[in-house]
Amino acid sequence: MTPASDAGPARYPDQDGLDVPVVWSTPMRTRFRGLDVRDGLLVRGPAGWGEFSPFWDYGDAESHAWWRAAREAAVEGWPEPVRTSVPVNVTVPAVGPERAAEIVRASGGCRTAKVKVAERPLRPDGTRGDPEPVGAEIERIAAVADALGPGGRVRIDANGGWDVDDALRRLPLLDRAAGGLEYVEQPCATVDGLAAVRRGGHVPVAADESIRRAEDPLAVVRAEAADIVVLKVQPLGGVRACLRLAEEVGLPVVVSSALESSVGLAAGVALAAALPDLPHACGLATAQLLVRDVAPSLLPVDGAIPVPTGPGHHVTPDPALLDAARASSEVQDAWVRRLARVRSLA
Ligand SMILES: O=C(O)CCC(=O)c1ccccc1C(=O)O
Ligand SMILES: [Mg+2]
Repeated sequence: MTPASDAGPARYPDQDGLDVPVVWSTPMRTRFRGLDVRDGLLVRGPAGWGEFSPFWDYGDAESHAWWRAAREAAVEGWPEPVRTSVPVNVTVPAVGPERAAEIVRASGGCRTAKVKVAERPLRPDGTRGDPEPVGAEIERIAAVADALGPGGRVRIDANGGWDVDDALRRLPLLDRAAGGLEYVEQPCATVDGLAAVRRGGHVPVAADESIRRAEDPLAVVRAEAADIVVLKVQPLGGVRACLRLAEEVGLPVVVSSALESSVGLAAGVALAAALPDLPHACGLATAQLLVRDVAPSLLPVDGAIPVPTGPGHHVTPDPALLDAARASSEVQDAWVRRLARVRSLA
């Protein structure tokens, strides 16, 4: 397959006006969401570069929204930003306290940290181990709060890993360790669980999976189950789809990444930059979790990611970096086949 970066005269030859795709792959600096490697596919169109990178545990039907986001980026482009930078949180995986503090200190000045909790280690046989003891979570959160210093904000993300009783038992302890939590993201898996934690937990609740993996994202609103919604551009089908959803939901929005390369992160930055109100830091500082990137990484400066100033506010791959991050031919083929399957869905 000819990579788009040296494709020569054959520009945008396919049915959507897109160039041949390029596939990237990189090790993760720290294991995250059970992942040691992250990979994805980039396409170039008349509006710029777009990214298609659904996690491998997403089926073809669920991945179609991710494709719509890539096509929007490459073919239509994004709405004009209303701000020039986006405040972001540093993302702290389920690591020990010393490593957690190090990650905060190396964050590029972030004043907000998001700490992963309720992590169940993935066993070699694919099953999940027991959740981390609360003591380990307290130590990690306290180390993060200490590294941020006065005025820092700490939020936590349980990825639906607790039941309501776990959440109500652990939250007061974690709230105290943080010196006051900004919010807890997806404490339980279900909308009813979120609503119960919101009523009983004394900590604001943010909905993530209950929005991006739900048949009906507005169920959270009807159940008064969240104070904040987390929106991710790829799983929700693009920047415009997210802007419409934000309007319907009517709650404060936190834009967060799906661990994209900086080409994909630019779509999240475009959404965060176009939202009329942005009262909380966004979860877009995840380029620092990747060993390699396809362009100079979109990283925070003084705690905020500057909106890219190039054409369409896109990030364009750097040929040398792209070359160093290029996936093996097996992985390239797997992505090209996957994209063909997903595009064939209505
Ligand atoms: O929000 C952040 O700080 C980073 C992004 C993040 O946590 C994430 C990244 C990939 C998949 C799921 C999640 C999540 O929010 O649960
Ligand atoms: Mg989350």
